[in-house]
Amino acid sequence: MQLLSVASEIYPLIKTGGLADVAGALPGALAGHDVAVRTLVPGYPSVLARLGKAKAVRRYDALFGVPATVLAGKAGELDLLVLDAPDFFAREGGPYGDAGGRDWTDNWKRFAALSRVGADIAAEGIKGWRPDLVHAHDWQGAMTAAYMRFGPAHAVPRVVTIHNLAFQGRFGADIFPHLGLPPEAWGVDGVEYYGGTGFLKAGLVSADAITTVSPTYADEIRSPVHGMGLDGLINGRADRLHGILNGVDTAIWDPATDPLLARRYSVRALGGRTANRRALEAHFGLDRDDAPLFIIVSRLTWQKGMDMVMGAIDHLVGLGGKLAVLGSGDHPLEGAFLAAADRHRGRVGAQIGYDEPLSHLMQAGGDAILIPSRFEPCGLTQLYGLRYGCVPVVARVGGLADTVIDANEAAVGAGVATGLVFAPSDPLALHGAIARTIRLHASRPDWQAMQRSGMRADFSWTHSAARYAELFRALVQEAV
Ligand SMILES: Nc1ncnc2c1ncn2[C@@H]1O[C@H](COP(=O)(O)OP(=O)(O)O[C@H]2O[C@H](CO)[C@@H](O)[C@H](O)[C@H]2O)[C@@H](O)[C@H]1O
Repeated sequence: MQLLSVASEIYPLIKTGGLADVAGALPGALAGHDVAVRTLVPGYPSVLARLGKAKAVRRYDALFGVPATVLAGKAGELDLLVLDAPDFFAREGGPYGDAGGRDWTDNWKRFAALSRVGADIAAEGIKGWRPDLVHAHDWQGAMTAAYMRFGPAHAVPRVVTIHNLAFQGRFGADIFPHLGLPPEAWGVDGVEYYGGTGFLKAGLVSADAITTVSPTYADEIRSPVHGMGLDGLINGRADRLHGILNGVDTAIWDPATDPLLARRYSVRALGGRTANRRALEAHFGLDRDDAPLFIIVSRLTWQKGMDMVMGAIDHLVGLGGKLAVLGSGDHPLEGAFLAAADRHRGRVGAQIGYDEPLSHLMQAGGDAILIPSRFEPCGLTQLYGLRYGCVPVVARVGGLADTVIDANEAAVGAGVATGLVFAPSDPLALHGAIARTIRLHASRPDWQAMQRSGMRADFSWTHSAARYAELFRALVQEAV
């Protein structure tokens, strides 16, 4: 089967979060299931720089008013179609906003353009290649499904995956006439959303199947608490909704082969973690000792419960713990973490920014990764933690609930615990979980048993890629 994936990020070319990891890993995982993936991505400078020999395969004189070319080429193993539209994508700053964190005001045009091109490729193919199915990711890719449904590619099956319902791509009603959709696309069954234009919403009503990245999140988004205004729509399409857990790209995340570590190690030789811990302590200016070392690798946002962590730092340090934080996001939180590091010299360290190599070292050197999310569609950092023997301490939401086995008495007794799970996602429960982690850490045999169980758990893509492939095949068959 030939599949066109439409994504606004793809690891290792451009990444702000977990979407990139998934878009980058799925093609390799699906190849074993006879699904050949080509991914359409925006031509950001970092993407163009790493694109090997590329061929122009489609041209637009005016795509939403700007000249654009689709380039076909490879970056490593990734088979890419790159939308080279310099007016939209050749900018300093991030993929969605400027260096100051402000969204680009023409985001609607940039991602409508990406989606439009996805639908054009689905309709007309490219140099004899034609997708049997299109898989669009998040609001930035979701309009592909709408352009397909209301255009010549309407018979091609399409799947939209929700990585995070909090980002919906909502714009004013005034952009609708510029989207190039027929008038009937405006309405509750189309792109109209609470009087404005909703990109994700349009994708969800236009897709043949909706997937999200864990079974629990698939249930949660059917309720008003987690549905973010879309629960009604999602409930109406529940028979088309699938929760498929993300996996770990084990070619990149494997402590036995990871070139970014101070020392490599495996489940049979956990002692190798110590060198990584020392490197981590040195990097963050933390005391060199064996006190429980918590890490955080995260966007610093409300979703991730980072404000709650701020309130728990004194407690964590008071109980003898240490904390290393790597992240970026809300400016007040960034400042607060830096101030906490100042206040607790040697016990708390913070680095603001994005640092892929450091994120690997942290998983290899930390004792526990703290993830107190208020909602978490899947979460990848707990999976990396499991694989690296960095015990996840997580809120019981979404994919966190689906992937970590809490160290209650029964689980510890049976030797199956892989982390600590707490509920609800509030400061009191977080305080309790931190104290419980520190107590458990003191019991070396139990702690190591937990590390080993986590490291042996299989969260590779094997199982989930099979589920995607099965779904894709069913949709293609349904379409003939
Ligand atoms: N400062 C930093 N430096 C280096 N690396 C950093 C970093 N901050 C974060 N990362 C990395 O970015 C990724 C974040 O993964 P998450 O699963 O937390 O995704 P995120 O919430 O972005 O995305 C959404 O999509 C993903 C994918 O489906 C879902 O798992 C998730 O629940 C959902 O919220 C991880 O690879 C992590 O190591």
